[in-house]
Amino acid sequence: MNAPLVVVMGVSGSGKSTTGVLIADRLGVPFVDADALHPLENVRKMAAGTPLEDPDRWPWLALVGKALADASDTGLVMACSALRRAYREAILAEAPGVRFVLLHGSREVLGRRMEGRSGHFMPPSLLDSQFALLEDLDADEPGFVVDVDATVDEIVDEAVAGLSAVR
Ligand SMILES: Nc1ncnc2c1ncn2[C@@H]1O[C@H](COP(=O)(O)OP(=O)(O)O)[C@@H](O)[C@H]1O
Ligand SMILES: O=C(O)[C@H](O)[C@@H](O)[C@H](O)[C@H](O)COP(=O)(O)O
Repeated sequence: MNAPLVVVMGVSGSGKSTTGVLIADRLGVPFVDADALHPLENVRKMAAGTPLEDPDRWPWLALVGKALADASDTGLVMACSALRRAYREAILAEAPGVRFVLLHGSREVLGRRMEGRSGHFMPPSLLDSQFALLEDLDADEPGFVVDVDATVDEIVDEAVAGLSAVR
């Protein structure tokens, strides 16, 4: 069996970091948060309330894809927004075995969760731009959706079960 390469994706506040590290633990593989791979200018831009543009994203997505490709022997779970299909394709171009777990939640639920989160560079005011950019997984993309209006344990269970089914 190939080592699992997983991108836990979705808009800001959807729970990628919270669930991603637990999914990695259950799969017995390392976890990386793509937030840590952003160049400082990207973090500064978002922290100032300005959404990224695609030229800001491509070099970052290349780093995300490379980290996954470098982990093809050991496996890896990466938390990464991967909002548009083109971004997911950029990741897959580097690491073809990746499976995507799209964390889906309503604007209301995620807005509340972001308001309750502290110590993060991403302001809740950017949530609308994240939803505007999000393209749902198409049927021919490798992955599946998990609803996040649930407990963290339920979300992790569903993600791990889905990943065992597609592997
Ligand atoms: N299933 C959940 N139920 C309640 N709160 C959650 C859940 N998942 C995440 N949170 C909280 O929502 C906030 C956003 O989660 P986080 O993992 O930081 O999202 P992301 O990494 O996608 O931006 C955090 O404060 C986190 O503790
Ligand atoms: O493509 C983007 O617009 C950015 O990557 C953006 O999505 C950001 O990286 C995170 O989503 C913010 O961090 P959290 O998702 O952890 O809030």
